Amino acid sequence: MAAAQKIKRTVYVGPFVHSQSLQKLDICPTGAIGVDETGKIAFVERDVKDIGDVIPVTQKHGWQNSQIVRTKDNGFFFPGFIDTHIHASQYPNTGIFGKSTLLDWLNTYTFPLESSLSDLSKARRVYNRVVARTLSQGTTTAAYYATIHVPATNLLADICLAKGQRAFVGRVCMNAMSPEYYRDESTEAAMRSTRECIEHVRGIDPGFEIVSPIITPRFAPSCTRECLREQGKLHQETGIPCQTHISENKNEIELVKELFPESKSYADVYDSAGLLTEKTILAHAVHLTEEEKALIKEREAKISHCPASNTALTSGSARVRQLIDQGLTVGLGTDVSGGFSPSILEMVRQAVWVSRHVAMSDGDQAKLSMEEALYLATRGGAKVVGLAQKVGGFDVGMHWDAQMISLGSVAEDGLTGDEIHKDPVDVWGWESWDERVAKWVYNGDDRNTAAVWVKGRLVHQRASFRP
Ligand SMILES: O=c1[nH]c(=O)c2nc[nH]c2[nH]1
Ligand SMILES: [Zn+2]
Repeated sequence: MAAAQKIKRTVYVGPFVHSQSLQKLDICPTGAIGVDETGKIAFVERDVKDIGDVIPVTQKHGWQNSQIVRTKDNGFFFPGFIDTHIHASQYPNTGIFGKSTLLDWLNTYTFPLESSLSDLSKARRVYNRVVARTLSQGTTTAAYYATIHVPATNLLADICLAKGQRAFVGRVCMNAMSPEYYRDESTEAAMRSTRECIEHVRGIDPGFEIVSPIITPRFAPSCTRECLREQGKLHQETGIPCQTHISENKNEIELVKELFPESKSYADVYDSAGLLTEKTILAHAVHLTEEEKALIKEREAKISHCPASNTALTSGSARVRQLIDQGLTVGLGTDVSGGFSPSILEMVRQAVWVSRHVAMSDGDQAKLSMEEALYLATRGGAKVVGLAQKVGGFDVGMHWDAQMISLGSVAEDGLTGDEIHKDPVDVWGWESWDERVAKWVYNGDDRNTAAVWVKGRLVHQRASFRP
């Protein structure tokens, strides 16, 4: 299990890039980051120009016997990505949505698949794959929805812990407006199952250090008032975080109005159930009213922006720049399988694209910059999942949740080492550091993710890479 693994004191030598603020990337071309046996960053040095500078750094910190890991191929260290909204159970449907929109998509594609994960051997195959795949894309933290099934949800938590991915694992609560074959029988049954999953995680990771439970009412239409209230009570009593969907699609919003006529708004449905707090992650938030935004801000609830999903299901274009400017806390979510990709790097691009489409109608102030989208993917996401003090950047005291990005890799070019060294600067290496990061953001994929660490533990490496 992850917690039992021994971590060697390590100095990560090479360029590093992380967000200093929403607008500003800190790019250090000559870095050395010391990570101690607990997986925490002990020091950050910024002037290690070549290998000869490493020994004085290790001596300065009394770290002579530490392991050294260096970047290659014009690469750099970057914080691990944080996926603030992903349905692990929907992974086999990634890319399948046709021309559907939310409510028919749920019935046509999603509920049948989720229901099939009552088969634990299928759940094992799916969950092993989704955790391995997201790690390979640099996702070090994920807020997962599983299904209504207790054994399969517990298995997802086990797999995250065994593979070392930081995760919030939610058993989906749904006792209304869902098919007979896939729903909780009653509020009591839903709460019992939710508690069982919480206790399971407490058993495998008592401090919720790597894996945490998360209370997961699917969305307002799939829960009765009573069920929402009971989950709100549990959320408030235990302090366990909560995740749900909000204001994704106009028909969904109309449905919420019909189902909860006494509520002032969609956000108010959650608020009056005690589900809108600083530990709540609200996915989508595409069509929020000004009143709802003010309420969410007042409650300090967080927003997961899911640009690929919102485009795929033609839900709408979230005004993400406006949400940020109005003081809301935003991270990025793949929302697999409404979203067609499990990659947060892809969501960085998609967030930028959606904001540019908004800008084409609303004006240039709607644009999100690449630097801002990278912030949402890391420090923003960390705030959304309540881990801003631990992950999302390379500050002393933070955990080493990181990825090594490798560019211009020989294997991927299909060239031999000799061939590439004859012409080493043709494609990579001539550009400024800002440009290099942009080339990665707009052209990169998992082939550039050479290695990934969570809390100092190596949790993924490309076959061709040995640290
Ligand atoms: O994008 C979404 N995916 C889902 O599975 C879901 N359920 C309710 N609302 C949802 N939205
Ligand atoms: Zn979702």
